[in-house]
Amino acid sequence: MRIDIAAVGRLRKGPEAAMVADYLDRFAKTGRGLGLPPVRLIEVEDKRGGGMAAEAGLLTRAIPAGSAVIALDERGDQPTSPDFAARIAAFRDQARDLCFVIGGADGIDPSLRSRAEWQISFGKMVWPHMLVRVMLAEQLYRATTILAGTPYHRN
Ligand SMILES: C[S@@+](CC[C@H](N)C(=O)[O-])C[C@H]1O[C@@H](n2cnc3c(N)ncnc32)[C@H](O)[C@@H]1O
Repeated sequence: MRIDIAAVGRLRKGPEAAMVADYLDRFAKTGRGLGLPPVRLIEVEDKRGGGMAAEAGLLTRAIPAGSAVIALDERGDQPTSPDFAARIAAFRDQARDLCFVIGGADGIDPSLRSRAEWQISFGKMVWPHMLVRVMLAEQLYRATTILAGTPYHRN
C-alpha cells in the first residue's frame, strides 16, 4: 500500500509546513505498527496561470497509476474521525493505494473531481488549501491513534 497527498502549490517554510511535517511524522510512527506506510506529499505548481484545468492535468500526472483518488472538497461527505479511520483501514486491508487530492485557489477541476472514489469535506466553509493540508495530516494521524486504540481521540 502507498498513501500520497497530491496538492496544488508549494508550501513554504512556516507554521503550516511545520504542522504538516509534525503530523505526518507522527502518522509514520504510529502507522508503522498498523501496516500503514509513511505519507508522501506531492506538490504541483502551474506557473503559467492555466487555472483549474491546467492544475488538473498536473495533478492527474502526479497521481500514481491505480491509486484510489480521494478528493478534498467542501461539497463532499463529512465522515466522523472513526469513520475516516475505518475507511483507511479498509483500503489497507484491500491493499489499495490512496491518493488524497487538494486543489488550488479555484478548487479541483470537475473532470478530476468526478474521478474521485470518495470526496471528503471538512465542513461547508471553504478553507485555504494550505490549512486543508494541515487538517488532513492531523486527521490521518488521528486515524492511526483510533486504529491503534491509543488515547488521543475522544468521542
Ligand atoms: C481555496 S479552496 C478552493 C475552493 C473552491 N471554491 C472550490 O470550488 O473548490 C482550495 C482547496 O482546498 C480544499 N478545501 C477547501 N475547503 C475545504 C473543505 N471545507 N473541505 C475539504 N476540502 C476543502 C479543496 O481541495 C479545495 O480545492
